[in-house]
Amino acid sequence: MASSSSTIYHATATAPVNIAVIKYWGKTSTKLNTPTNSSLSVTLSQDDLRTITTASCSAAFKSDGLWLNGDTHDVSGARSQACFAELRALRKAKEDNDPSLPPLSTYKLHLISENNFPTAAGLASSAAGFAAFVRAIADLYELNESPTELSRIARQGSGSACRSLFGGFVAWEKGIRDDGNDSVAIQIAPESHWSTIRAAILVISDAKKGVSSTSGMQATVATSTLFPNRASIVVPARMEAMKKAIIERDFETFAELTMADSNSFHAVCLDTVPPIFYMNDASRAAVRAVEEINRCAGKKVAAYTFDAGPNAVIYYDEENQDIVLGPLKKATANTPGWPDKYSHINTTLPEGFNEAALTPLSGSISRVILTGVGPGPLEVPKEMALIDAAGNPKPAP
Ligand SMILES: Nc1ncnc2c1ncn2[C@@H]1O[C@H](COP(=O)(O)OP(=O)(O)OP(=O)(O)O)[C@@H](O)[C@H]1O
Ligand SMILES: C[C@@](O)(CCOP(=O)(O)OP(=O)(O)O)CC(=O)O
Repeated sequence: MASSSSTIYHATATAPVNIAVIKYWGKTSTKLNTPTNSSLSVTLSQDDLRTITTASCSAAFKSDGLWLNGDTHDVSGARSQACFAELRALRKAKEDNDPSLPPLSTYKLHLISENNFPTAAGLASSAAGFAAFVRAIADLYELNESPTELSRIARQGSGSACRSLFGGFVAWEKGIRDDGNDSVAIQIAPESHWSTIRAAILVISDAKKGVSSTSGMQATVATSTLFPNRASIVVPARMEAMKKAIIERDFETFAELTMADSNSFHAVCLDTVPPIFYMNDASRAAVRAVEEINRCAGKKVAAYTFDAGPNAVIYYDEENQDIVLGPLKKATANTPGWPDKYSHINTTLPEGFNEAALTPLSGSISRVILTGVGPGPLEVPKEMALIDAAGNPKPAP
């Protein structure tokens, strides 16, 4: 393509949300955004939750900018700037090796992004958002770096974003180097390894959370006396056990570890001064419902986990769909989000099920999202770009 000063180069990528089963909570360096402990997550399907981002650049653009869900969004912060700088440096090295390449590293960037779910509401928007940010610019710059190498960059945007560079089951290894360069994500197993893993998300609130993850975890590291034991003893052992459970597709161990780690994370939040409460009464009602489902099944068929907000994510294996979703559907029957394909789910409670365990859940869920494990970022055809020919955001379809 012949280029002129008004040529707009662009690439578009989607990225998934991931929900950790071993939680990241605590930083060793706020500057490098390196964690106090390794973590492990399941990448969720982009059919239900995803970010789409078009990265564009042109000699005609005057400044870097991000449009998020139609509004301009500040990119002057250190996190976004670190991602821009790292990606430009990789592009510059490529251009230095091949002077015939257009000097995209010198052009300003316009990013246009849409999340198809609430932003900053404890649904991991920063994870999908920064993963799409990094993947789309890497595609625009035609970088050959591996997802693990790109995860090093996404980590600097938002820690959990490094895990959204992969599909399936993903570990973020905390690393030991002072420069943070080995604090990266690796794939433990692709989504095809255990494709029957499903997630029911009970949206309790999609309001912006009170204490951000960043400030919450800094307060925990500074004040919680339980925290050092979690970071240095409890989580390292759980990481190994969780990897084994995933490799062996051992749902019961996966569930035990997932619930224990969520509870440990919320315990160190409560142990923070002043205490941080992310779970609320409705969250605790979801815990009770899952405990009753498991008790009645005689084994662990469902596993709850909560991030820095009240929403419950309940993992289960498709083979136990009816025994897990039946009671949840009964408790949330009038809640949006139950598509027709789940109309066959029988809401008659099994013999011996304590119905009182479901009562507190009824009426406290605003939406149900039924999804499963899914792939990592995907490249999107040029014609689906979110920009018009002048480089401006297209109105949302
Ligand atoms: N599509 C996006 N592109 C770039 N940045 C995004 C995008 N979506 C979200 N972000 C960034 O992430 C921030 C929200 O992160 P925050 O950690 O507060 O919430 P969350 O990720 O939804 O919740 P949690 O991390 O607790 O699950 C936004 O203010 C924005 O800076
Ligand atoms: C509770 C968590 O969801 C915390 C996520 O924290 P962020 O990745 O949002 O934090 P920053 O690195 O400060 O942007 C647990 C997890 O995803 O592992």
